[in-house]
Amino acid sequence: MINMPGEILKVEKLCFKYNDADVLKDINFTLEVGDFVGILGPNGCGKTTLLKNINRWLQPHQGNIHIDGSNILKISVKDLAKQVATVPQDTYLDIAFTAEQIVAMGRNPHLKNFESEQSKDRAIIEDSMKVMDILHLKDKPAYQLSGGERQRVLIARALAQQPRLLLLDEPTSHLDINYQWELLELLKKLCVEKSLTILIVIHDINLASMFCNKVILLKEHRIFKMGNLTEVLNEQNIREVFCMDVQVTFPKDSLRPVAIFLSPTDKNVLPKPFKSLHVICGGGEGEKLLYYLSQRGYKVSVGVLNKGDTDWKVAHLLGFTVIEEVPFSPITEEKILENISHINRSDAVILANIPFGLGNLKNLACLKQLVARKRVFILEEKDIGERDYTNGKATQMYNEIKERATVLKSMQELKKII
Ligand SMILES: Nc1ncnc2c1ncn2[C@@H]1O[C@H](COP(=O)(O)OP(=O)(O)OP(=O)(O)O)[C@@H](O)[C@H]1O
Repeated sequence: MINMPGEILKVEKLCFKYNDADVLKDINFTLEVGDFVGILGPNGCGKTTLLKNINRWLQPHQGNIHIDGSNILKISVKDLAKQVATVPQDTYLDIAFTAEQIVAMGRNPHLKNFESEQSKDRAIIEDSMKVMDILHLKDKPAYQLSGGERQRVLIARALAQQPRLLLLDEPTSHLDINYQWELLELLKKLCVEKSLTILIVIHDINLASMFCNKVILLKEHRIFKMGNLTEVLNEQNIREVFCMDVQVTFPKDSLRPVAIFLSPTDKNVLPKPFKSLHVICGGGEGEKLLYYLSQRGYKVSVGVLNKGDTDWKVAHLLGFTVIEEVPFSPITEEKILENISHINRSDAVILANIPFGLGNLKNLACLKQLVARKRVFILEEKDIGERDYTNGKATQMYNEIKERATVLKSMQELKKII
């Protein structure tokens, strides 16, 4: 078998059955070094089974799988484990071990029989734990870890294995949006900087679009489409595979499709009173609101947000326009002017139920300037007094804005209008 330069994985005519049921039919694809490829498809279409064939937990009924030119059935399990690591869907961990001991197991393929870890191995284990932000959990027994913590331990174990190909089966399922983003960003970095190749089962189309360079769309146990994002993630393919109506848009200057799922209610019944909205949010308080506006198909701008903020991540994920400031910095005049220009262009503004500190007070000042000539909605789930960390400056401005705005006390109330 001659492998092409840069090719790390070749799957040829792969077929797999459980008993007599076909689960994978005629699967053919290749991965290049540094690829970050998402596998998407409905439940039960064979995504996990495909990964289990590649890491040899299962054996194909027909076809071949080559890693770096070698047939995986012809190399030892240990040698395969030096090349391929897996983060399984199931986060079960042996309760007898601590988090650190589990991560250390990632070094086993690199050790001789009965050899103990050397200082180089210890450094790799520590580094993997640091990267996954679990150093503080190192002495915790597995049974005391939360679902998300267990998932991060398993990823750290796979990183400690230092594989060339990393298989991940829904690794973000237990993680909150921040950890999801950080994990995928880290994996992307490893692809670019360390030539790691990643094959990841992922259900969130927009997360896949944000981080993968290619996707494989499975339907009824076959590859329905494989290719770059724009080739695969279009409205027709998503409709055919998931039986869901979506609207696919492209955020400004981006070739990454963003899918907005349209429920029958969103499509027909509730008319949208506005076309475009500007949202002032931050710190994760805008997350539910942003997802809702996306589902309803609004054109949304958001700002000013510091890069890395939870709402910044969600807004990017949803393909919204974001007016952004460097992390942990006060908002500059330049960004305020940009924000004002977006507010002026939008049909209405929504002020989310956010806390105010000196860092984001300028967002409020900017809204105060515009409230006389703009339709403003305030989502007020908590009294301003409870979220004012500015010695009353925010409360004063907020109350002035409130006099001219429509106040909505909950998301339910907001949904009746917007
Ligand atoms: N051990 C098994 N024995 C028999 N059938 C199995 C076994 N494991 C999985 N299957 C079946 O094989 C099919 C594919 O399962 P697989 O787990 O690969 O799907 P998937 O696409 O990863 O699904 P999901 O999105 O729900 O995780 C399903 O119909 C499943 O019921």
